[in-house]
Amino acid sequence: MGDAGESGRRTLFGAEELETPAWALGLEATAQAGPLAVARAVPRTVAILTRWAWQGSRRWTALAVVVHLVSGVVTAFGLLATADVFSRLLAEGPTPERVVAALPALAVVVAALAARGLLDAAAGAVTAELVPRVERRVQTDLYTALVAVDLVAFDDADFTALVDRAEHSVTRIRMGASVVGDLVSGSVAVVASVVAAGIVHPLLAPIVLLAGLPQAWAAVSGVRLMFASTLRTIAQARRLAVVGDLISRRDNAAEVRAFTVGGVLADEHERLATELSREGIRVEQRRNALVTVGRAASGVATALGYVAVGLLVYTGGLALPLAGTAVVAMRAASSAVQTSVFGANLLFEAGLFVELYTRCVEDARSRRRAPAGPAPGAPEVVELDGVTFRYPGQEVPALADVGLTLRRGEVVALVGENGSGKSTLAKLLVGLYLPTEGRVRWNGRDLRETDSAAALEHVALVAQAPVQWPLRADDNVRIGRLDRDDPADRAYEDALGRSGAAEVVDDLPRGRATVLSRAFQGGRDLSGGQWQRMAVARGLYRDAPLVVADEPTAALDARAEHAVFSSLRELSAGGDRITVLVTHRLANVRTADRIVVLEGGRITAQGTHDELMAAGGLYRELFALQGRAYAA
Ligand SMILES: Nc1ncnc2c1ncn2[C@@H]1O[C@H](COP(=O)(O)OP(=O)(O)OP(=O)(O)O)[C@@H](O)[C@H]1O
Repeated sequence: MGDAGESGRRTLFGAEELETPAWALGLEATAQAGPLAVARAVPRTVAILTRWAWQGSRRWTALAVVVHLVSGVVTAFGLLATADVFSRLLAEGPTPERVVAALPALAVVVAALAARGLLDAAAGAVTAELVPRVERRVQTDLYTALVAVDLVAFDDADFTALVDRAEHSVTRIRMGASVVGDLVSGSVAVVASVVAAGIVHPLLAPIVLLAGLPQAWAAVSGVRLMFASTLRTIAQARRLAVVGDLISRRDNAAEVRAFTVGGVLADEHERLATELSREGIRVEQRRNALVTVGRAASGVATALGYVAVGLLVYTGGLALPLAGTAVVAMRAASSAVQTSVFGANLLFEAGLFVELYTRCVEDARSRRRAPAGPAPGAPEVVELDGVTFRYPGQEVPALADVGLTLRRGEVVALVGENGSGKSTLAKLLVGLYLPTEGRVRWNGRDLRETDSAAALEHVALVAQAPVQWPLRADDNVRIGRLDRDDPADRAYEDALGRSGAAEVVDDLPRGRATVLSRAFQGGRDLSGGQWQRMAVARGLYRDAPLVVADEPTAALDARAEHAVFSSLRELSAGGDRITVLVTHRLANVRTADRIVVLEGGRITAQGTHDELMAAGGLYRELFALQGRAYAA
């Protein structure tokens, strides 16, 4: 909880929680790079976007390159022909002859205009085909990298913030991709008009080019300001989204009302939004001022260009007919420079988001489990040896120096008070987390050296907060093992029956075909306990040799709880599984083969119920407390 704000009002998030992630600081340096770096950045972005487009569709990319280059060349031709028309019209001699002499050039101008129109239409069509392909590729790469990321990365706030920003970058990248073509044809036109001006008089070429520079500088500086501000406000923007979610999401709606904190949240939203909009306004004003200065400077430079033309004519350095050509070239150059500056500006901006996105994809790829050795067999013996585990950025380990051996056929219960490390231990046993120190071995093989996805094929996990899959009811169960061969739905029905989910599905309006989500038309939500029954059914349907159930009955009524524990016991009775139960319902662990007691991340006792009761300690204390509560 934060502190009292300036107004004396309580704020939910304090400044100390608004740390900028380390990767954002690195990107800030890129955004502040000098003009040379900027000049390099735009072609690099063009190259990256073109590569992505090429990977998306070679045919359309090749077509886009051709259309835009031809468009640039046609513009250049049109420009040179216009200049020619002027030279001939303003040349010496009788007017009718001058007009006739100008006709061929005029025909080229008309043809160039017509061709430009057609090419613009073609460019629009090609861009419409290409840009969504680039976007699709960018999204696919991001999500392909993300699904392979090691679970522990999601406990690292730096990483999740980067992912959040990368998801937002996709739109900016799409915008960048849509102007690459315009920049290419604009650049060809700039070159053409500079060359045309240079042919008229060598002095005019640099003048034409220099006139565009202030605008380019202003545009780029504006983007820098904007990007630096985006990076600076990442933490605030995330807070704003979090508060927005608290207000708008259905899951939170009841509690927000019950605790009557709607007003506090709305105030907090306003406070954060005001801070952000203040920053936004400041940046936009500065950007606007820069653009105005840039435009004014470009205007002055253009005026100087006209003065130079006048002086050249006055001093006899330029023939009068050529002065007309010079003016045409300068006007064309100015419009081409403007188009190019606009494109380059968007691409410079897109380039920063490309960098952010690329960083995220690279980071995600580096957070994959290193490809390890071959797939492990079904676990017969699971051993933890000196296992210590620290969550990212945490000093105190969640588990410290844990040693434990589980054997096939055993039912082992993990018990302990809240935060003692049970769920963390459950995730380490199955290889979802790798220990910071020590080893987890299956059949003597270190999980660090095995293929983690292959290991998880042998695991059925009923998580503490299971996913409420927004799928049909039957798919909610079958997603436990989609490729399972299940003739006549026998395994499916069995899992439903054992978990108590059969009656849940039977009561649904469209039975097993009902979609379990309010987000879809005709969808239905379930109660907490009903969801939990579905989660247990999913775990049972997975039919794996290592079953880990983390509080599988916390939300269940007494009858359902009894049914679930009986099923789990029945399943392990065959002797070919290892079953690990995490639970606070100590009455249900009495029959476990072994009970492991965790305190503050360490195993402090283990044994059968009778052994632990005889030994005294935390287990007996907790058991007695629960017993008294039931007896009362
Ligand atoms: N993602 C995380 N990042 C940092 N610390 C965490 C994270 N998840 C858990 N912890 C901390 O690790 C410790 C062990 O947590 P764990 O969830 O394993 O406890 P538990 O015994 O399962 O608790 P409970 O009975 O409440 O479910 C706790 O101190 C907890 O605060």
